[in-house]
Amino acid sequence: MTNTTPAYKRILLKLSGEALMGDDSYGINRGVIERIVAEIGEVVALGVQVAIVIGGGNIFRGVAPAAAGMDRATADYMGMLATVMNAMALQDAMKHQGLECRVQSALNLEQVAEPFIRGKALRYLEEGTVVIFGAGTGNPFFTTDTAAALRGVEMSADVVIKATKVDGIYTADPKKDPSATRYEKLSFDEAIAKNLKVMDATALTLCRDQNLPIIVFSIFKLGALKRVVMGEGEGTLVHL
Ligand SMILES: Nc1ncnc2c1ncn2[C@@H]1O[C@H](COP(=O)(O)OP(=O)(O)OP(=O)(O)O)[C@@H](O)[C@H]1O
Ligand SMILES: O=c1ccn([C@@H]2O[C@H](COP(=O)(O)O)[C@@H](O)[C@H]2O)c(=O)[nH]1
Repeated sequence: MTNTTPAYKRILLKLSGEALMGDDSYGINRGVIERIVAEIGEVVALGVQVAIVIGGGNIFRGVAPAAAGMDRATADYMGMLATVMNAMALQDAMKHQGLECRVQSALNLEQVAEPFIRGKALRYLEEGTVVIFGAGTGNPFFTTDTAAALRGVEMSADVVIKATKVDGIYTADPKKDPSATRYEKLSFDEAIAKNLKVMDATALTLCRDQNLPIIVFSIFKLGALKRVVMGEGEGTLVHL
């Protein structure tokens, strides 16, 4: 018998910036973002509360040559600003599909987004509004994976769901090693010790210490987000 009740009440979805490019070489592909938003809408319609942390690789990697040789913190602030652009594009696409949505930024950009205020974000989630967190943690030397872990803990999410370009965690990078095999589940300690790269160690450690499970899945697989939320064994589960 198939489940009709979602496995999670509140999720923190980490959306890869690069996933928004589709087959383009950088930027945001309109068709792709609309499809992703439709899939998020299906999950919201199930009554699941959705918080999102968005990456910036689709924009930031396009300017990476200019960032080469730059002061690291300056380049990181540029990367965080790229995530805010993605957050705004995502919010716009959500509005077009009738989804209630707010953007909160970890950097002060008051003309374009509200600041990150934990209590307000929690209230939006309780009301069924999707909250998109832009600008990562607001600090250089971090990543949006770590921001996802941090916001996931702060929002008391039941799970961090990393939507990326591969359908789970493999024994090695599947894009480089075709013989790599996929884990159905593995422990935080194993993922950290094996340095499996798909998620950075800071994010894994924070989730481990707070007992917040992570699921890694492919955002390119149609319907996969809903299957993850329904607990149908999609992707790879990282647990204590
Ligand atoms: N052991 C592994 N298992 C699965 N993927 C891996 C592994 N090692 C490296 N990777 C690579 O990690 C990538 C996903 O992580 P990455 O940090 O590049 O993307 P992201 O965080 O989803 O994107 P963005 O930085 O654009 O937000 C995959 O595309 C895959 O090629
Ligand atoms: O907390 C953070 C989050 C991100 N950055 C910078 O932004 C880019 C883009 O983020 P991705 O996680 O790679 O999508 C990242 O490379 C960092 O340069 C940051 O400094 N702090």
